[in-house]
Amino acid sequence: MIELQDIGKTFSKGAQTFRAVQNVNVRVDPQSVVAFIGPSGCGKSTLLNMIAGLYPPSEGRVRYNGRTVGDVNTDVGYMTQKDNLLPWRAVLDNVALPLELAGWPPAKRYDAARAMLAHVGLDGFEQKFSSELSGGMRKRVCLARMLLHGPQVLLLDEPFAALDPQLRIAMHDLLLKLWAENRQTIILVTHDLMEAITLADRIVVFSKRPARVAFEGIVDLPRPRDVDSIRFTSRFHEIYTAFWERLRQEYDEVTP
Ligand SMILES: Nc1ncnc2c1ncn2[C@@H]1O[C@H](COP(=O)(O)OP(=O)(O)OP(=O)(O)O)[C@@H](O)[C@H]1O
Repeated sequence: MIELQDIGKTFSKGAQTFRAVQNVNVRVDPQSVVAFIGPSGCGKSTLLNMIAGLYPPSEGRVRYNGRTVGDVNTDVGYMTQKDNLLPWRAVLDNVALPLELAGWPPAKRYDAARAMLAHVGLDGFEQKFSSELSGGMRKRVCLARMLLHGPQVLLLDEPFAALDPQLRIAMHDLLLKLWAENRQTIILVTHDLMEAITLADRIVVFSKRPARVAFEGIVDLPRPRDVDSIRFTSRFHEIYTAFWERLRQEYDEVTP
């Protein structure tokens, strides 16, 4: 269970300070998928960074399984907006990096990395470099690298934003399958309402900066979900329309 309790975050630059996040309270149940949606720059990545324990909140606290997060949370796998693949390393060495840093011997870490690459559909790409891969393949490499140490929580910061719609749907399919196998707790930051409804159990919408929870709602679509058909169901359409109405009001306030 992840709990954001009265979270505030203020950044300072020189003599100036500004508030990125204010009074955020969110609960994420174990094994659930929660999407964060909000205007650009409102503070969503800042929230993920605090959940990962990369820096502390200025106010309030992040609780993980009943403990206050005070340091980097090693149960968390974090896929940042940029893929951060090392261009001078082949795919296999990129994926195996976390295990290398953890001191695993080469044979063991390469076996694990190969198996994970096959799992995300990249069998045969082990010796390629990131410059030789498509955007979707790079995202798969990042997923494989993140999943390799078996994190119980996945923080995904706009993971598929740069992909074309077909690739994005293929990645949704992969993520749904991976979740069905492992049931991690997932927090997904996205600007794409269709993506949020396809993947999430609950959607939390944030206000413009400083990020506050504007509203939240349940996505009561049954699982397992089939990406090819789910978007065309009447329930999907109803959920989309309900969220879109509220989102439009929220975004209207943002747009001058
Ligand atoms: N470490 C930092 N130091 C100073 N300011 C920061 C830092 N991290 C984020 N900010 C600022 O906090 C605000 C919120 O940034 P954040 O990246 O969390 O927004 P976001 O909602 O994820 O945006 P987007 O949807 O565009 O990715 C921005 O104005 C950003 O410049």
